[in-house]
Amino acid sequence: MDTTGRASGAPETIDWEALRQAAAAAMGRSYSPYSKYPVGAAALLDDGRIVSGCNVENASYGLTLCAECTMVGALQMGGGGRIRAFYCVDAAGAVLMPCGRCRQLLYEFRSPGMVLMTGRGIKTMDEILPDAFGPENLENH
Ligand SMILES: O=c1ccn([C@H]2C[C@H](O)[C@@H](CO)O2)c(=O)[nH]1
Ligand SMILES: [Zn+2]
Repeated sequence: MDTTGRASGAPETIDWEALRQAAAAAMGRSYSPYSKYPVGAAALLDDGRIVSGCNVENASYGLTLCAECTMVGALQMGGGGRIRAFYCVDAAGAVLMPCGRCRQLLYEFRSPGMVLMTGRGIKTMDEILPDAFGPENLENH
C-alpha cells in the first residue's frame, strides 16, 4: 500500500474524499436515539459504484445494526459487488474502525487488496482481520 491509497492490483487511485462524503451523507439517515451516536459507512465497489449505510438502533439495544450492516445490505440489494475501499465516520468527523462483527461482514465482500481508511492511515483487510474465517473455509466441508 502506498500513501496515495493505491490498492495492490488497482490501477486508479481511490477518491477518499468522495467516500468520506458518502459516509457523512449516510450518517444523516442514522436512527440512533439510544446511543445518540450517528454513524455512516461507505464502500467503493470494484465497478466504481459507492454504497453506503447508517446505524439503525433498537429498543432492545443488542439488536442494533451497525452502519456497516446496513451498508452490506445495500450492497447486496444493489446487485452485489466487491469492496475496494471503505470509510466510516461519526458526527465529529472521526474515522471509525469497524467492530469485530463488521470486520467479518466486510471480509465476505472484500476484493483482493481491499483497503480501509483508519485514524492511523490506510490499512488492508488482512491487517485488521488477520487469519479470517471466510467462504473458502466452507469449500471442503
Ligand atoms: O463502526 C461502528 C461503530 C459503532 N457503530 C454504531 C453502533 C451503535 O448504534 C453506535 C454506538 O456503538 O455506533 C457503527 O454503526 N459502526
Ligand atoms: Zn459493527
